[in-house]
Amino acid sequence: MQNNFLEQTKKKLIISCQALPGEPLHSSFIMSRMARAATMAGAAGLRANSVVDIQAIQDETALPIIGIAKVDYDDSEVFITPTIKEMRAVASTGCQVVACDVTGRPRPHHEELADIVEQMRAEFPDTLLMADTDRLESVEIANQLGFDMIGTTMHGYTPATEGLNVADNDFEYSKEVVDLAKAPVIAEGKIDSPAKLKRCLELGCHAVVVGGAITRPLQIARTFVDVLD
Ligand SMILES: CC(=O)N[C@H](C=O)[C@@H](O)[C@H](O)[C@H](O)COP(=O)(O)O
Repeated sequence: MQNNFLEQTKKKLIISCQALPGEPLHSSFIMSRMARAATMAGAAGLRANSVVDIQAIQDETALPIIGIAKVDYDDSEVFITPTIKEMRAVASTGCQVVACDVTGRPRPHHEELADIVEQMRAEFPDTLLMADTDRLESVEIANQLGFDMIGTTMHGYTPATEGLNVADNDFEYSKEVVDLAKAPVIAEGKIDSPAKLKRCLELGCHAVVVGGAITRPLQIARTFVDVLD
């Protein structure tokens, strides 16, 4: 398999189609229709959570996919594709990219990220690996382990980055990531306007993932309700 994900998504929009259990749109069928809308709108790629959602989306569209599996374990705070088991399952769908948490936090069952990367390279040599990082120290880890893409996904979502937003100070953090990263940077996390998407690309990001601002109607509706008295 030739993996052209980076060529296909260069300076483009990737739309994340995710709804967890408990969210109003939690359904692989609905995520496949979100993917249809994303495709019709001109997105260059998709991001999706869980093997069943990825498969439903693959039946709907040929767009390349960043696949993840969000799973909660009792012994770790890491929840984005945390162990080799989820990494293998997601890669087995044939999606072009598997993304996982790279925040330096301990993984479930004491699994080591370096071992997971080594194993994935051996078993899935054509699958690209994306690091979902939260801060510059995590970007260094992603550099050392040779990740193919580095995302800002977890910035603001870990204890070390609580309260931060990638858009703070005109995307100052994203600029630092672009300077430090040895792989293409994917801007991701709370990018909620076309202007922010454009700014991330101007600053040197390879592509931008937008999720909730497009595919989470509960989140979108709240922004309207919240301005009411
Ligand atoms: C922190 C975390 O769990 N992020 C998840 C990662 O896959 C998703 O819930 C986000 O929707 C995705 O990163 C896109 O971001 P936004 O929806 O803000 O555009």
